[in-house]
Amino acid sequence: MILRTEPLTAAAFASFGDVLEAAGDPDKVINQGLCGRFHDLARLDFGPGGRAGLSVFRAELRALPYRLEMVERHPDGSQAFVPMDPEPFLVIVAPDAGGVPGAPRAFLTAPGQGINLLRNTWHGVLTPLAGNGLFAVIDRIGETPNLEEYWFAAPYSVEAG
Ligand SMILES: NC(=O)N[C@@H](O)C(=O)O
Ligand code: NI
Repeated sequence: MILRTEPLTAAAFASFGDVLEAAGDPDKVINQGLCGRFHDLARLDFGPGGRAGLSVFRAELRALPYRLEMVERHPDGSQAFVPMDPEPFLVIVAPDAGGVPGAPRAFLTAPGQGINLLRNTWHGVLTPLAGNGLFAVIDRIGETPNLEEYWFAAPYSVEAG
């Protein structure tokens, strides 16, 4: 089945997570007027028994059409991806439908956008499409596996919208 990409917007993504971007006017101007602070953009959640971790991911570049075989989720915490270069990446998410993913959606980020996935949100793994594949990742550090995978019976082909 073909899945068409759509542009990432905060409104469209709200039920899955947050869009991290410098959009519109900053919430606060700091540093003697030389810096805008876009404040507190993400609903971070590391649950009981966990703590926030900041890691760097170096992911292999993919290309469209992209073969989507699996989505995963982290039942114990949120996961944020902040690109370390201004290149687009693919963000695949799906609603939960009774413990399995519902119809997936494929978002294409604009340069400068990052994302924060809410706890237990079905998502595709990190999928850069260009650039150096480097991302800062803020997610839960804890003792639990914090990972559930779902392999589709038939893969999707993710194609440009
Ligand atoms: N497994 C892992 O650390 N990465 C995934 O969670 C991912 O979303 O890319
Ligand atoms: Ni993940």
